[in-house]
Amino acid sequence: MTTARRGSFDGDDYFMGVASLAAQQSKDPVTQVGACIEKNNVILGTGYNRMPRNCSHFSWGKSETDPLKNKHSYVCHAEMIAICNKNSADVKDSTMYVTLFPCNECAKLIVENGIKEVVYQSYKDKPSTDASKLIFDAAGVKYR
Ligand SMILES: O=c1ccn([C@H]2C[C@H](O)[C@@H](COP(=O)(O)O)O2)c(=O)[nH]1
Ligand SMILES: [Zn+2]
Repeated sequence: MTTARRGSFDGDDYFMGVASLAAQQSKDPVTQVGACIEKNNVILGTGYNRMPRNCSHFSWGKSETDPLKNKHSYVCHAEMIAICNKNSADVKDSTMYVTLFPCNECAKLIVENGIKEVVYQSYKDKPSTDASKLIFDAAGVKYR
């Protein structure tokens, strides 16, 4: 016999939980980021920061002098993967849950894809995140 479980569905907890679970798949030894795109309580796509397809053997090193030996030249951000992985549904007017506040490059992708809200778990203060805020503010994307 099953027992009915009470309690209202907390979408924020659930979708951020999915984003956190996605982050756990990242092979980046320093920073693991997960993202989950949701619309009308349906998950449209998830992603985590990873190397591009067929490049999984690339190094996670961060050379200060050689950009070709720096992961930042290659890694796909979690937000980008979530957008690329989305199912056939339109992400316009959706919400993205992400474990780390998006960088300016991801902010551009979010705006260009019509995502209307970003819910984030943690924040690293950088010039790129200042730029993200300017982009979101100008484009009317809410973040919390
Ligand atoms: O919006 C973002 C910003 C960063 N990431 C990923 C990309 C990298 O794998 C790490 C950042 O590495 P650090 O060593 O902390 O500089 O985070 C992302 O997925 N989305
Ligand atoms: Zn990014």
